Amino acid sequence: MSQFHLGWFNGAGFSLNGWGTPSFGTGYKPWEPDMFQDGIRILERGGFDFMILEDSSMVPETFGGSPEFYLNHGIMAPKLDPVPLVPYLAMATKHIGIVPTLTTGFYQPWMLARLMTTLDHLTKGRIGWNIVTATTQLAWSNYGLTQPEHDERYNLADEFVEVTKQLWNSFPASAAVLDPETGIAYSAADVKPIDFEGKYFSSRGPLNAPAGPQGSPVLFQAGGSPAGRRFAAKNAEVIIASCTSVEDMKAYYTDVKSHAVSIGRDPETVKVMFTTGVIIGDTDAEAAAHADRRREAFKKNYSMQMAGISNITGIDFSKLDLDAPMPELTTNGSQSSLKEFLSTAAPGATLREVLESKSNVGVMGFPFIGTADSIAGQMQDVMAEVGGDGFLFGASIAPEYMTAVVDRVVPALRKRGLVRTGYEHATFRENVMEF
Ligand SMILES: Cc1cc2nc3c(=O)[nH]c(=O)nc-3n(C[C@H](O)[C@H](O)[C@H](O)COP(=O)(O)O)c2cc1C
Repeated sequence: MSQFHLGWFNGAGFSLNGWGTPSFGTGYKPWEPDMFQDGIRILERGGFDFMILEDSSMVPETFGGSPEFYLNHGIMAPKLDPVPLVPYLAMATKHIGIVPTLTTGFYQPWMLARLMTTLDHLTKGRIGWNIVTATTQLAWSNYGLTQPEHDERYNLADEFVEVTKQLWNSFPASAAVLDPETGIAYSAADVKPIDFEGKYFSSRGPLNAPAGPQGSPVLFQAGGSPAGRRFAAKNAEVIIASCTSVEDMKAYYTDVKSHAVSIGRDPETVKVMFTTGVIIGDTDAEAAAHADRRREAFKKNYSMQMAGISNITGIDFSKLDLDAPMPELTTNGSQSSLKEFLSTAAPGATLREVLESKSNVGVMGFPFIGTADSIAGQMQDVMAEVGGDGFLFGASIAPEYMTAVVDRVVPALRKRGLVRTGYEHATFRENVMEF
């Protein structure tokens, strides 16, 4: 089989990232860039294609109607803006792609287009954009706005992306003359207004920033619902998904790829990557025993589970009776997350039964458990079954875990010829589209 890609989803964003736990490396201080710089260097050694920096714009308070749980545990808040971290990560590395998360809910297209072009220059062509639509009213309230309905947010995002693409084309790199003989810097004839008038946005253009090495950032998106998948299939170059079974991965892959083809896209230019995490042991039995301990701990931590699902659905799960059958629930937040949360128990189950039904071993998406070599073999089998295009490790910047992945699992994958051993190209897009 051909090679597949590896990415890292820093799911905690620019936050405490495991502070107070053993995974927070010795000598690091919260809010300083050092741990992030060391983390991304480790990934680059391992030939990872990119690191995504998660983000959101609020202090959560859905669970229990208060920010107490979230702030006391330092989860999902506090959080700094990930965008200014990008140049620090770029200066620590040479090849790996850097993908901050920015929402179509609160930026203006012109502002975002210019910011991304600036970062494409500063990273020398290694920038990506994780497109999100802002799933909670709490975030919208911070901008004095009412959250649009779920599918409407994707329509808005669709138009947003259209405007930014036009803006990126409005000042092409070819406009550069930079001729010391004539003294001409840029050719005005090549820089054109876009005069975009849409339902949600209008922009005159042109951008005042000349295109960077990639022309535009590599576009990422994680649509889960039907509207989200359509958006991803239309706009994303790398689609990221969290699936907990091989069947779900296969169905997701087939669905978004066939939708992309049906609207005229070349499927080779749409990469689909699945969240994962590994539990590595010196023997398979040791790894399995470790996974069992983590599964039990995850199941019993009701508050952590409920705080997480409350945050992304906007439903306060602390208000539900643990021992009564679950009521019918709907959300204007992440629909696919709610569906997935409920799917592990039978219809009519109580909340306690739903929480106890989780077989999650504390990793995001699909787990691999065993020795490094057995994990490499399992990954190979899953990719062969699903069709592609790679795995996205979903975890904090945890230096100890990152080192284990890069120094144990990656060599086993390389031995099988499954992942890259170096970077062939100058830009992130060229590398991620190489296979
Ligand atoms: C791997 C992955 C990364 C994501 N990163 C973010 C993020 O940084 N910020 C955010 O607000 N949402 C993030 N999301 C949520 C998605 O943008 C989207 O809202 C979610 O997948 C639900 O989509 P749906 O409403 O179409 O089901 C992420 C989802 C996944 C699977």
